[in-house]
Amino acid sequence: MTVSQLPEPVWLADAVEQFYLHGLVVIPEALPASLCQQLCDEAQQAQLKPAGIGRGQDLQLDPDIRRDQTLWLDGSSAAQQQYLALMSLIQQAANRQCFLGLTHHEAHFARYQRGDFYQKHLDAFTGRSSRVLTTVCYLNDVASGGALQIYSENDTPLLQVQPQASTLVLFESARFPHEVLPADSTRFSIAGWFRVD
Ligand SMILES: O=C(O)CCC(=O)C(=O)O
Ligand SMILES: [Fe+2]
Repeated sequence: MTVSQLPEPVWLADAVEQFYLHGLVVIPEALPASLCQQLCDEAQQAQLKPAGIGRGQDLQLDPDIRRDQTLWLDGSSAAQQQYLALMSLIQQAANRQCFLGLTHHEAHFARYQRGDFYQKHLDAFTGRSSRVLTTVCYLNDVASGGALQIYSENDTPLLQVQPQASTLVLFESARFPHEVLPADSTRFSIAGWFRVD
């Protein structure tokens, strides 16, 4: 299957409608199993590096805040191209149905090993960041530990997502504080952000 032939997923319009209504949606089995497996194999073989806080010149390592290891997707494999093509379909649908004016998407592989976590944070601050919509896609099943805990705008626990291969979570980057609880076993994902710059 070439990238241009990627069919529009059956769940797309409904998921984007849920996102429009709630600012948050969890989509099980969003990826074909074979694509998820290829992405997981790539993540396992990739040279991941300790993730920082901030970007560019301001990038700082802070293992008290986050301990995941990451690598930015660059579209260098067919699997990455298919994943990014799916993100592009989501971008078009979100712009059509939610009038978000999203301009592009950036994403990285992430690995959390046993004991790794990411403390409660927001992915964007209203008016100060161009990250608008967060995407997290899990690449393997995680039986215990490593859940994504999402909080409401007034900081009460809202939803816990236990990673399952091919589950995709979309949420408003500046609206929902969230954290990754300490992993019991290795957890692979792709975290990404749609931006408006
Ligand atoms: O992997 C997850 O469940 C969330 C990761 C996250 O919050 C982030 O990378 O900003
Ligand atoms: Fe985050």
